[in-house]
Amino acid sequence: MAKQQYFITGTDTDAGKTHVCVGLLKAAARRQLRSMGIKPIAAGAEKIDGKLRNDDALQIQAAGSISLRYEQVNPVVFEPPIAPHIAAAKENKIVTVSRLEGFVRGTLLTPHDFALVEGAGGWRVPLNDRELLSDLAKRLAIPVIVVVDMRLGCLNHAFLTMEAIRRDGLPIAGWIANGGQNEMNCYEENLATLNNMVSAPLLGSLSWQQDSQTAEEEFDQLLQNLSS
Ligand SMILES: Nc1ncnc2c1ncn2[C@@H]1O[C@H](COP(=O)(O)OP(=O)(O)OP(=O)(O)O)[C@@H](O)[C@H]1O
Ligand SMILES: C[C@H](N)[C@H](N)CCCCCC(=O)O
Ligand SMILES: [Mg+2]
Repeated sequence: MAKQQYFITGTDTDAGKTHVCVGLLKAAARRQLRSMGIKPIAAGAEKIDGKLRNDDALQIQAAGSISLRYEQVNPVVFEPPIAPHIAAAKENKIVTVSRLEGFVRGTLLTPHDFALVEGAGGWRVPLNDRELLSDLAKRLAIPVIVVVDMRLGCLNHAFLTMEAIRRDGLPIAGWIANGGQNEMNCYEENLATLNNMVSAPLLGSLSWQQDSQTAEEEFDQLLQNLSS
């Protein structure tokens, strides 16, 4: 199989990007693929042994089959769980796309078969006064996977997100319907609306709070759909 690299975005913060990254990295590892995840910038961290550690990054680091140092997975981390450019400004720091791109490309030099780069929040999250996280995805020029948090409001969020990705000139490898089956009114109708109106392929629907066996099966199928 050719090397696969994807940028994982979502309709909003908490859409399920990390959940998807972890599930797909583990599914890739079950297929004996060398898998790795990167969280270039994270806001929301606690000190472990005196060093700031973000939970998304720790989960992603543990899920990949390639052993990476924390700094290779998450080079830029801030303590408060707020918009990253605001967290940076509070420390009198400036994060730039060039710097993040350098870090990501450095980690991607590690030989691998399957790599995921998780964004932060949704597609248009600022990094500084002029640059956005979507600019990093543009520089990396890798296909994007959109995680749609299936709740009321997701239609608008999903359409706008995919329009913006297309306008940025990036291919959308597909989208994932995350959760919603049990608590969203008219879930099937909403799923069908997205499926009919979005040209990118639906890679799969993930149930909420699955047992680990179901989760493995769902992610194995998702990876299969992504590769076909
Ligand atoms: N399908 C699911 N089943 C069970 N729990 C889920 C599912 N999807 C997401 N979650 C949970 O919902 C919360 C938010 O998901 P997650 O952390 O993956 O969001 P995110 O898009 O990565 O957010 P951020 O912008 O902070 O990176 C987490 O506690 C996660 O475990
Ligand atoms: C703290 C949170 N979990 C994410 N790491 C950052 C979300 C940034 C969202 C910015 C915004 O769009 O308003
Ligand atoms: Mg996350």
